[in-house]
Amino acid sequence: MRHHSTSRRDFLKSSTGVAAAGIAAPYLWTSAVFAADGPNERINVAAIGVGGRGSGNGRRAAGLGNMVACCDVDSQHAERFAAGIDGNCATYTDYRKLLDRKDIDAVTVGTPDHWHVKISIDAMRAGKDVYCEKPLTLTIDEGKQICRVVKETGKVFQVGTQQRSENEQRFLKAVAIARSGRLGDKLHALSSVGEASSGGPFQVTKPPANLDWEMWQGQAPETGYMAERTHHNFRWWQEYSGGQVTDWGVHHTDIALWALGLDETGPTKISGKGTFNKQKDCYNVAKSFDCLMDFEGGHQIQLTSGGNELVITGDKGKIRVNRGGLTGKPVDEIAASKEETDWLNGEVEKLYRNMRIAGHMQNFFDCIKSRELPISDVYTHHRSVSACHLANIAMILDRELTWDPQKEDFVGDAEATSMLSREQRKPYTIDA
Ligand SMILES: NC(=O)C1=CN([C@@H]2O[C@H](COP(=O)(O)OP(=O)(O)OC[C@H]3O[C@@H](n4cnc5c(N)ncnc54)[C@H](OP(=O)(O)O)[C@@H]3O)[C@@H](O)[C@H]2O)C=CC1
Ligand SMILES: O=C1CO[C@H](CO)[C@@H](O)[C@@H]1O
Repeated sequence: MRHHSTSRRDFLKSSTGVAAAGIAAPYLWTSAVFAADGPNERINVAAIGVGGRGSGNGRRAAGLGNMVACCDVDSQHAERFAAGIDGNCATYTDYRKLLDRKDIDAVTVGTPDHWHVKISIDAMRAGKDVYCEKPLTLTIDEGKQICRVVKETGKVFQVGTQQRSENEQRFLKAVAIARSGRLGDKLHALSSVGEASSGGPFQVTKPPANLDWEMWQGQAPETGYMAERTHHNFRWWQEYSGGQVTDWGVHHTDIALWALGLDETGPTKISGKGTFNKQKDCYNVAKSFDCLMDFEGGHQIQLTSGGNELVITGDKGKIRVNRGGLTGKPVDEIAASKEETDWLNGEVEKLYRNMRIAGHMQNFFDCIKSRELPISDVYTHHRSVSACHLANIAMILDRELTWDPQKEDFVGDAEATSMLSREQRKPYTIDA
């Protein structure tokens, strides 16, 4: 059952009707979006946060649209990205100035995690469709907020959980096999990812002249500059990230929830153990961890550090999947039969809702035109990243937690409930 997705698609269809009747539907699309793909009619896109992943996303988007602007709080990153783009790509260090431009139809967001939701909400409210990197949120409350704004604005929103589209459809095939019942009814998904880095204590130094450190920190608690907080390393600090539990964890947990048919709900019990360095000025996310989540219907998802794969086991079979392979007896049996192979390919097409499977960024651009829900939509991603946040909260509190997935709140645990949100530094608070 995909209640959110269906109602969202219906909403978009009815919005199309509104536009056809000539009634104003602010922010739904621009004229460029409906145009053919000729060089002068491609939509205008911009990239916000152009470090490692953000530059890759920006280059992919530049192959499908006109990359007219980029923004990074590190001016050298923005200049380096712009220099690699054919044509005029303006550079900004404050994303709000970029969003003021009316000629930009869509943006990619590749900043550290603590900036994802604020920039994405501001972008949608400025009329842009958004492709934002995973893990989409820093807290479960941020997830509720961004879901509201996607609904309110009708913007197309793709989350960068690209395992849903790429890696030769291995994850799609794994999901289709598990959802078919072939592995059994009560499934256990073991989601393994690497350990987090450890390090510190680090020294406070003067920020480099090319970096706007105040803006970099955004909603996070104000602190002196440490090089080890920036350039990829933000993911080892709880102030900016959930560590490996959300960084890599959300990729496999997203696939696990989809495979087990739980992508519109959440666990009911969560427990786990993690190792944390509590010394000041050190990387402080869980280094190693092992968490168990119980779901209605007897399904379980275990999120653990060590290795990198998703193993789905039921009483009738077991499969393993990661970016490099999909293995297991059920996979071999399907490969040995043309009929079964055709069946699986058909299931994959249905799972991808009969959209063309041609890359995750391509899916975003296709949905900008069709106004369909992209394959990694905000609603299912909110559930995936919430499961990872819940695992972190159970480990930090070091006790088993009971969760009501409908109300999206803990049962009888005010301390855990207080961790659904964080205090946000002004003026970077999120209002939605
Ligand atoms: N889907 C996937 O396969 C992958 C996804 N990711 C995701 O991409 C995101 C970025 O990760 P990664 O590329 O490794 O990180 P990087 O640190 O390499 O890149 C982030 C960039 O954003 C800049 N930045 C920080 N705050 C702002 C702001 N307010 N406005 C504009 N720019 C800002 C950073 O500056 P500075 O360099 O000074 O920190 C940096 O240039 C993360 O959310 C991560 O989870 C990452 C890798 C792969
Ligand atoms: O897929 C991924 C590859 O590794 C990165 C970390 O280095 C992750 O952030 C990312 O999501």
